[in-house]
Amino acid sequence: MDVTQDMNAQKKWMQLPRDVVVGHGVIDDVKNVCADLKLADNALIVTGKSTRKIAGDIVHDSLTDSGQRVEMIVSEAASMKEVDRVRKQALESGVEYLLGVGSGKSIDVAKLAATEIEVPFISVPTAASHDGIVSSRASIRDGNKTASIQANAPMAVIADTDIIAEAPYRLLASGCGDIISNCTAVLDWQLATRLQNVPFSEYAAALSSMTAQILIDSADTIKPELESSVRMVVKALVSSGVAMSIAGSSRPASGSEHMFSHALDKVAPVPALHGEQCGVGTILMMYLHGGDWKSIRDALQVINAPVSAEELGIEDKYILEALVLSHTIRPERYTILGTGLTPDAAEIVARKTKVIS
Ligand SMILES: NC(=O)C1=CN([C@@H]2O[C@H](COP(=O)(O)OP(=O)(O)OC[C@H]3O[C@@H](n4cnc5c(N)ncnc54)[C@H](OP(=O)(O)O)[C@@H]3O)[C@@H](O)[C@H]2O)C=CC1
Ligand SMILES: O=C(CO)COP(=O)(O)O
Ligand SMILES: [Zn+2]
Repeated sequence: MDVTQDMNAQKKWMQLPRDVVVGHGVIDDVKNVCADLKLADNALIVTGKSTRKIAGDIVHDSLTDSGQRVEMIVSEAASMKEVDRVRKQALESGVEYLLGVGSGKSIDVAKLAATEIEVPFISVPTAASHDGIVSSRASIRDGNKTASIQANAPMAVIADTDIIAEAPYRLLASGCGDIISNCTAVLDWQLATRLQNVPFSEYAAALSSMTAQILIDSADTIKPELESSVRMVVKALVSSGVAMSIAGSSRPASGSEHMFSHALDKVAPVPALHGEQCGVGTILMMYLHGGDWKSIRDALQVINAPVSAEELGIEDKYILEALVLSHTIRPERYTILGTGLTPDAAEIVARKTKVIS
């Protein structure tokens, strides 16, 4: 390897949000963040059916009052069709930037559309349900497959703790499950590095594990309708997102437990929330790693997040089907699942961890 090749091999490009604004009433700061980022006119807001009334209209009116031209699109699904619809409207209107105002679906649609037309994107979550609110990935359904697609990270994240505290508590508990899942994601990453020499970042892994541990240690402070709980979860989601940006992949926050959740999305007639499934997946995968799965279960229980099939609202047979399918979800990502669980092994894991009874 010559010197130029060596320097290129070492090149690293991390994309992080420039402004992260978290606190009570910060939705009123959207216009100030736009001013800071020199985004002066012509915005397109992507929002959801319920979240439009909760935050979409507020952002629309605030930007309009500050003299901007603003359009709004209500999107009901995180699908390629919706991304195309948003992209088309954005191009026709010549928008300067996009905002995703709402839950994971609206944020992902706006994030990918903005990436495709190369305009800035601002994330305004109304719930702290997973780390997609800050990450450079978008989960988008195309036909009957959902792909996790690399996208540009948001230029800014504006998380109003007042609005998020009013969201159904289930969404916040789901965000906690997504953070706690970093525990097994990092173990899987370390394993893959030992067995397959995959690129590993000590900094990303340390940040990701530490974030999960802080949340586990503070599980008893996570309560409904408390802005202090929301602040803690949002900060942890931001840290997880930053860990993924440092790694340049979702490895620090997505391992075998996420593969289990993605498998459940495929097989369960009515899947639970992403973070809820990842939390239960973390119990199962920590058992497979030979780690302290009981403390993961305890923390989730204290938070009031689901720890069993019954609490997920998913029949036992789909849990077992998903467990057997999990290793096929992302074959290039080596995890503790290796070449997969046999049906009888899956049943033993699920019973021993009390995920099924
Ligand atoms: N990009 C990434 O890295 C990641 C992306 N994802 C993706 O994100 C999506 C899941 O996101 P998630 O947020 O869990 O769930 P959803 O996007 O499905 O939202 C759940 C529901 O909560 C509603 N809601 C949100 N905020 C509030 C509020 N403040 N008050 C009342 N209702 C509210 C939403 O309303 P409304 O109908 O208005 O939206 C929606 O009906 C999936 O598509 C998943 O694949 C998951 C993990 C990571
Ligand atoms: O959900 C994520 C991290 O929490 C993103 O991971 P995926 O790459 O599995 O979509
Ligand atoms: Zn996740």
